[in-house]
Amino acid sequence: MQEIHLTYPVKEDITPGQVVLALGFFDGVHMGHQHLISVAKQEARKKHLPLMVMTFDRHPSEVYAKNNDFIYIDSLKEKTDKMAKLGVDYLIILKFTKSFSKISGQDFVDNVIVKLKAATVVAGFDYTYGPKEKANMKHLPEFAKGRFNIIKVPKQTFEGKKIGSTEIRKAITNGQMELAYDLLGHHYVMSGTVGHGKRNGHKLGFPTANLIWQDKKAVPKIGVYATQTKVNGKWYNSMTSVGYNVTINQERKIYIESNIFDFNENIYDQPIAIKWFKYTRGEVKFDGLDSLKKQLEKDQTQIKDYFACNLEK
Ligand SMILES: Cc1cc2nc3c(=O)[nH]c(=O)nc-3n(C[C@H](O)[C@H](O)[C@H](O)COP(=O)(O)O)c2cc1C
Ligand SMILES: Nc1ncnc2c1ncn2[C@@H]1O[C@H](COP(=O)(O)OP(=O)(O)O)[C@@H](O)[C@H]1O
Repeated sequence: MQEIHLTYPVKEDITPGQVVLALGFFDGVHMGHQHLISVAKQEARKKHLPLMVMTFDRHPSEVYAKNNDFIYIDSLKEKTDKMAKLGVDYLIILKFTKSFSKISGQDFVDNVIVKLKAATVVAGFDYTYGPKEKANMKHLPEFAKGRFNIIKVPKQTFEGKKIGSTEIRKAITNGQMELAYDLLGHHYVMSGTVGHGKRNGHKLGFPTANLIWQDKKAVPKIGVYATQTKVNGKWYNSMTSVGYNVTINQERKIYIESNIFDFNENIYDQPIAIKWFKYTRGEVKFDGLDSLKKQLEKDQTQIKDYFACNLEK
């Protein structure tokens, strides 16, 4: 897959010939996105054309709503990796600037879609490309003026509800990791490196790898989780706490830390990834380290049992 960063207006000749173009922001590359991309892939095969996906370098609401605290399911790197796995040939990452945010629907069609040489555009039923009253899927044929075909992908649902990035962000921040899994079609993952803590973990007999994560990623709600942690390319079962470490700490800072089962290595500053399976309990302020340690022993038994019974999910 070729990853191409562009700014508006798009220059011609990005690709040698025509493409099938899938449009969306695709945060999470969830089940709905995967379906849309498979529809686009089929069309590309049928037409013997490459499959191009276009997304933006940041979520439009960061610019429209001046929302600098926008929370993402995926970093750009995670999205790119998922797109490559889905068999996308070209991933266009268009810079979403203030001036770009003001263009009309017709400009978007003439100076983005047509310049990218789309033979067919594939987008979801609710895709917008400017002011939503006009720049929507209903009006796309008027702007297209017959220059490309349009495939509108209907709403995808799970148990009667829309599969959407907003719903998935909510599931993650509510600790509903199994729902997030059902909507994403894969487990939620957070990556980063291992930072230093206060060395209390070793004192407790439960050393924890403290995750330094990308601050724009969705953080599961405070509590304890059955997780898997990837170290040196290998996934280990683990238990992870998202919390303020209230028994030990005074500060109001969230820590994400994993005690990795059957593992004993120094991994400070190394990359790790955490795959989130299930919320098991909330954070408790214990009266001392002994009570915390007893609870950690119970957590370990409970979470080991969980993995023994749920090998794949
Ligand atoms: C599975 C798990 C559950 C935890 N639960 C709690 C808790 O309920 N209350 C709490 O104050 N700290 C909890 N902790 C955090 C510990 O306080 C923390 O791991 C310990 O202080 C080590 O910190 P350090 O990394 O700074 O050495 C938990 C940690 C883990 C790994
Ligand atoms: N089973 C394990 N799970 C997590 N970290 C481990 C494990 N075994 C050894 N370690 C190492 O120990 C460190 C954590 O020890 P801990 O006493 O909790 O220190 P800190 O307070 O610096 O996090 C980890 O960063 C890692 O390098």
